[in-house]
Amino acid sequence: MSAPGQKRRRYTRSPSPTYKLDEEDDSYEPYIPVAKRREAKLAKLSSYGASAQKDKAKLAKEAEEEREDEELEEERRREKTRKERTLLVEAQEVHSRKNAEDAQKTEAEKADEADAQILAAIASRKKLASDMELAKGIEYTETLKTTWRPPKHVRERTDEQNAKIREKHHIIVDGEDIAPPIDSFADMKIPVPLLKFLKTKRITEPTPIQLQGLTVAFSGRDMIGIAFTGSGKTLAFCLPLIMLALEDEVKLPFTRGEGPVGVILCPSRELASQTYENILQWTEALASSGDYPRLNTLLCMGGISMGEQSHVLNKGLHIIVATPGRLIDMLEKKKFNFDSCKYMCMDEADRMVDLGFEEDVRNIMSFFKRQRQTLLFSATMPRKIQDFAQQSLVRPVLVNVGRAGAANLDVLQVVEYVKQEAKMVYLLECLQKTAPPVIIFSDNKNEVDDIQEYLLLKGIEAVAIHGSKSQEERQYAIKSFKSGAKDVMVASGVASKGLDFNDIQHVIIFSMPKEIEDYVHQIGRTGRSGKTGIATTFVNMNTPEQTLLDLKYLLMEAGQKVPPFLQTIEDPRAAQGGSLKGCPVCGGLGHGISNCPKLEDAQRRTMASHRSSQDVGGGY
Ligand SMILES: Nc1ncnc2c1ncn2[C@@H]1O[C@H](COP(=O)(O)OP(=O)(O)OP(=O)(O)O)[C@@H](O)[C@H]1O
Repeated sequence: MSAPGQKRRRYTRSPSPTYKLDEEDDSYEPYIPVAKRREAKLAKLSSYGASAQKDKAKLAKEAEEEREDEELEEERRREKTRKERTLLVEAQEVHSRKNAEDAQKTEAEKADEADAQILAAIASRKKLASDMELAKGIEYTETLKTTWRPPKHVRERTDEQNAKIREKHHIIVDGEDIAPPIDSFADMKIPVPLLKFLKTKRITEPTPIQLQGLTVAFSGRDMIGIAFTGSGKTLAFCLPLIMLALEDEVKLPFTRGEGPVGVILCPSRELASQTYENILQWTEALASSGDYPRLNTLLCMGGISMGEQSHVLNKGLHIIVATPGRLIDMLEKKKFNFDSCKYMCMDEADRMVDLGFEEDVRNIMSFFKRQRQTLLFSATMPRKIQDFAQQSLVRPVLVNVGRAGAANLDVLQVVEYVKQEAKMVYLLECLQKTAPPVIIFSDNKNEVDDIQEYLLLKGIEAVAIHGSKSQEERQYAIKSFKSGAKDVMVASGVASKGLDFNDIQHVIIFSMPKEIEDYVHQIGRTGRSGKTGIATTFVNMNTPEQTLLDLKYLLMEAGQKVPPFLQTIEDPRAAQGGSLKGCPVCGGLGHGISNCPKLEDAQRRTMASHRSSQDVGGGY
């Protein structure tokens, strides 16, 4: 700010970078550079003569210092510029290096990066631990203590010897401090009456998932068990619970209101019934020997009256086999509690976590009061679920027989192109391929009914099962088909997953499911426990190309014949130089995560549930 009366110097910007002085400004002093001013000063001083010599020396010294300061300042400026330039150059270099790297990166690597990002987003979902555990910040860190020990000769085996046994049976394990594989039921210390019973069912030697899965489970470890359809997973997760319950009951018999020791969760009523029946047989074999106590098992699922099972609830309870919804209902009604429950297994675990049961599973977990052993089993277990589960289990052991999601090699897979309108007629022809029993799959409930009606009209003894049938109808269908009274069962995929029917000769897939995992489960109803079977699948122009591609790769992997119309289907990823790895979400080999039909379905479901919760006023 200028003082009053003082003429202000006003600068106006000229087009040139120099400043032009206003005409009226007469106090202007032209600018004289420092060096010039110094020279002038020196000249003036020197004119004062020798008397001024001292001052002159002083001024010269000051001038020298000023010059040094200026040099220093100049050096600083140069250094700053150099640094700025270096950073700029470095940034440019990094940028151009990255561009060059990106250019060098194959489409496959870029696709892998994109997949990893999507996977990371999915993995950031809540842990599988219960809401209550999460809320309380409880984390189980200890493995369940059990008294089971391998026999001495097994304990003395070296790691190399154990690795050899695993290799022989195509078992891949992951985890620390893993129990040794044991290839004899007797060496696993399974009670003799049970061994005798299993022998009557032609179960004499453990299958690969059993010889490693059982020892891991007996030693109390959390585990993820993956093995192909029909490979005996049910025994692998039921036997450890039976052994735990036996031990507890022998120590101190359970009385009314006590128990259960463990729970087995199944995604469908049919699967729950089947597992329950198995456990009943095995525990009955133990009790009827007179050497072991009787264990009580409760089947807890929708569609059956709990009154029928009140006799079980009136005694101590050892094992519960359940579907999630009814189990939660019973727990909430305090029909029993999980205060002493220490074992939880999820059969078809990927489905349980995937198909909207995730919240139910969390809810069930919130009823546990103590350390538990958690096991997940399935024939298909995409990496997404494995990663998700790994975070929720304690020091889990992964036991994997073959690629997760691979087809059972004991199934001969035939894929045929059949026009939509020709399917029914061709079905009759197809039924001639083998003797009964035969299962026909369609994912459409109306189609299931239509097929059954058509077959009945043609004089074929057929039953049907799907989600809209009553419990009685479903039970009747399964019972009459299992007993051999009916030759053909027409089923929707969901209703029959994991079901173990005797010696199915032929599986006909009338409409190819969109998700290849469903296909793997469906063809897996035949070729069980070491026997061979045939699966015939109808495809046509209604089948999405991506599904056909998944199918093509699956056939190739299993060494099956790939029909010409499938051979001609090109993988678009190959043309783009993209990654040909399987999808980590659904395990399909013909697409990446970004095209996963399962992910799309999951998103659709989430959006639908969002919409419906908004429709009803946004919940509480
Ligand atoms: N060690 C064994 N030796 C011979 N047969 C066995 C053995 N273990 C189980 N089985 C029989 O194999 C059949 C299939 O077993 P299970 O139902 O447990 O298969 P799974 O692996 O659960 O199949 P899915 O994935 O389709 O549910 C059953 O009938 C069972 O009795």
